[in-house]
Amino acid sequence: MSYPFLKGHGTENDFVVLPDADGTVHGDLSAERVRALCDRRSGIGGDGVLRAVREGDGWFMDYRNADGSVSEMCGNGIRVFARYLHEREGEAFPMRITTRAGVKVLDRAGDELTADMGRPEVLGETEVSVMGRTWPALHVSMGNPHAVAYVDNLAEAGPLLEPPEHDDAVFPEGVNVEFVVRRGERHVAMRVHERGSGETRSCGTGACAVAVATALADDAPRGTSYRVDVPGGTLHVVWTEDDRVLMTGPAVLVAEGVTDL
Ligand SMILES: N[C@H](CCC[C@H](N)C(=O)O)C(=O)O
Repeated sequence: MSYPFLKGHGTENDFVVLPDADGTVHGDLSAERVRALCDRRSGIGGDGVLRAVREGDGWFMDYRNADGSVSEMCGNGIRVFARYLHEREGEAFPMRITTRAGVKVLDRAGDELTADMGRPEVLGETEVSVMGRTWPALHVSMGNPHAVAYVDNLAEAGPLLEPPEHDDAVFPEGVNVEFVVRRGERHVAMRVHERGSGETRSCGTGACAVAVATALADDAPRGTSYRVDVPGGTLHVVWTEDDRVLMTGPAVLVAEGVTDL
């Protein structure tokens, strides 16, 4: 059975968008179908799937990682999702989108979009290891789990072909791991190994976790804006005085078609 899809990305974190307003196209979207859609050789290719299901008078973003696993939230994905809703479903900005991590508000920011990512949870010190080397890390949740580790050089984290080792007691459902270097005043750069997708060109919730961790390390006043460079571009993140994280970045729809994957 053929069905429509779109392809989009935010700072080269790329996604397959599946319109499914009444939830009848895909039923219970299987992990196997998600893996087939995300396969970069035999499928459409993507770091994840964004399924669009109507919920009341709004929309639910059903996010899945490339391995078929479910995640609570996807920061780059929700911008792409909002771009789809605006351009194809006629939704106006600002818009509220329901996710497994609660309702998020998306609005225009010039040619980009700003997502109110809600409250961060800073959950303490932990550590991550890659190829026998260990770094201290800060556990930050943006609805999904992150471990933020500062390095002297992004290359020292190695090829990141495997998930960095972490404390399973702290992260029983796995973890997204960000490696961060300082680039200047309120300016950092990161690499990320994403839970369920591997190393990606960007991670929106990861950029938020990195900005929160860096603001704490800097003892920066709330409302300070951080520039977060990712391999796929740049995101801007503010941790507000009323304890919300606002992330601004691009969201581009690049293709649409039909598939029977
Ligand atoms: N892999 C993440 C979800 C996608 C996060 C990332 N693509 C983003 O933009 O936030 C997890 O399992 O929590």
